[in-house]
Amino acid sequence: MKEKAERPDIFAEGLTRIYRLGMGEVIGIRGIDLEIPKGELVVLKGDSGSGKSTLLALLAGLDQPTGGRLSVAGHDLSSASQAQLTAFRRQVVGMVFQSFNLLPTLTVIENVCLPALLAGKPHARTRSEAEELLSWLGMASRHAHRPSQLSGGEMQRTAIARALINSPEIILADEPTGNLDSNNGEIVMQLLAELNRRFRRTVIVATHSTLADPFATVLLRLKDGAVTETSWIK
Ligand SMILES: Nc1ncnc2c1ncn2[C@@H]1O[C@H](COP(=O)(O)OP(=O)(O)OP(=O)(O)O)[C@@H](O)[C@H]1O
Repeated sequence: MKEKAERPDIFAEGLTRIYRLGMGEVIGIRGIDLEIPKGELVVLKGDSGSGKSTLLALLAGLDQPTGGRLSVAGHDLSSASQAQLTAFRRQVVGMVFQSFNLLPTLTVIENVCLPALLAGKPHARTRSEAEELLSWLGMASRHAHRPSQLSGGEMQRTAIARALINSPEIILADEPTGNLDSNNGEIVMQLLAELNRRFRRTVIVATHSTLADPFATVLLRLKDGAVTETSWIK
């Protein structure tokens, strides 16, 4: 077990999300306890329906628990108001999805700048930070392209730049390599690992793929909404 000198970046106690459907209910996750220190790269595994996306949505402040406590980067999400959750999503977490979720009518650089402009950051500074991020991601020559003019790997690198534009403390990725060939999937995982190691960001990747495994510092396995394995790797 690792020394946990710092306050955990992610703290969950009895974390539960039950979906109510008509008269019935479906358990998304049930009674999860978690303590993840800052700077880990967590790979979240589990069969389809085991609760990975549900847990990520809670960590991202996209959804709220129906039971238990959750604190992410010092923000108590169990009792947050909608306005607090919106601010949390803009400032504290960056999200990367399997389907990229880029806006098709905007160019690459406009997609990257959008979350910063929505958060009220000045235009010129946002633009130069977006250019810097896109250069780091090998996308310097693609600023003016629209998503339909990009390869899958380029779309995901644009989505990573967009996730980073507000300097989030935590990066959450739901099947980030799911729509990519193994070469591009490897590149995306290497970028997420570099963010983790060089910039000490906490990164959580939910995936069925084994591409993420070599980069994991923590492996969490879910089954039927509960954690069945927590392995600290380095
Ligand atoms: N909005 C919802 N309404 C009702 N039930 C839901 C909802 N979202 C998820 N569930 C249920 O919660 C459980 C966990 O789903 P979740 O999407 O978190 O699994 P997952 O591990 O991400 O699966 P996959 O690997 O297929 O993406 C499943 O039984 C699912 O049917």
